Amino acid sequence: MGVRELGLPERIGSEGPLPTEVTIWEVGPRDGLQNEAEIVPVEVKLEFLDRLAGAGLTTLEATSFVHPKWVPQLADAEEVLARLRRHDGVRYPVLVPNERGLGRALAAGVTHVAVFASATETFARRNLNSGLDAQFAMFEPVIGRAREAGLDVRGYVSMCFGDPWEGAVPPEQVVAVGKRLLDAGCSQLSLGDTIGVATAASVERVIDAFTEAGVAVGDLAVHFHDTYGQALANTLAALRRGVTTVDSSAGGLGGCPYAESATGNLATEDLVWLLDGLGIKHGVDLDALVETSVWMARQLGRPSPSRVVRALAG
Ligand SMILES: CC(=O)SCCNC(=O)CCNC(=O)[C@H](O)C(C)(C)COP(=O)(O)OP(=O)(O)OC[C@H]1O[C@@H](n2cnc3c(N)ncnc32)[C@H](O)[C@@H]1OP(=O)(O)O
Repeated sequence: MGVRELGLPERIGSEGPLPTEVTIWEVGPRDGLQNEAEIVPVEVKLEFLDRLAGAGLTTLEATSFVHPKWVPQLADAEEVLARLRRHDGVRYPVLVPNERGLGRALAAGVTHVAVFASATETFARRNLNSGLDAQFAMFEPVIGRAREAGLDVRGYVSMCFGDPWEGAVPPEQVVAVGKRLLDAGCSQLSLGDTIGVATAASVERVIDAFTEAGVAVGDLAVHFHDTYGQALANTLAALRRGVTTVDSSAGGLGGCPYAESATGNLATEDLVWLLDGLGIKHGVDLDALVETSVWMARQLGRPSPSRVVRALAG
């Protein structure tokens, strides 16, 4: 797929004010690891989570309560949560696709969950064994029951900026999926560029489509993959549109097992470098984080793809 096939912008690069503070939603322990072929021992996952909290990250997406056959790497979700050393002031959201997953998460004592919807038909089938419309029959009862149990629920929307099977994804289709999640009770939407094809222009276009449809920009987060080297440019575009929650993965780990060409997430270190340069508060100790990613890279047996990790620890 060429970038021009994803659509050309009506306008480019409008300047907005930057936020003073950003929440980094660290997805390394979940999104970062879910695609690893070799099973990472529970002890390593626990130390990873502990080190990330020690580095100042306050939102750590810990694992997923999905079907273990679909994501074998996260089949140890119960054990990870049972043995997790919880740090004060840190939240540990988990992914739940369905009622079975929510039941498991509730039994494990979670306080924050996330459902993950697809903006396209094909990915809903491949990732959820469902469909664009049918997926809501799975999510809506989950969101309702989670809210009744007092949990906070985030809604991911995957393939917001392009899909490997369907190509361009109309922004209104993305907005329709996102609004249904908000209407069902999600407190925040994370707009996923699952295969990393977004550009600053398409980020603006999708965020604008949400705000034009009456969604507050404060309810939006962004989730970029760095496949085409655009994740930081896309983040800056989102910040200028008023987004203040950014997903990233320590050391740039990551990828989705059900999305062809989904490579590493935006690296948290690269994000922190950008935010520091812009004078935006985030609360993360970069040295401690780089040390953590170098340690994790050793556990996985290959170097971190993060430019900042390589520059500082190289
Ligand atoms: C962009 C991203 O990164 S998203 C994250 C990465 N992708 C994922 O994690 C994929 C997650 N997808 C899935 O886990 C699956 O597609 C599901 C669970 C949503 C749907 O799978 P299906 O096979 O259609 O589930 P279905 O409801 O038919 O149940 C089949 C069996 O799985 C079991 N099951 C279903 N959900 C779960 C769950 N969350 N945990 C454990 N077991 C489960 C059922 O109990 C049933 O068991 P049985 O055969 O013994 O009765």
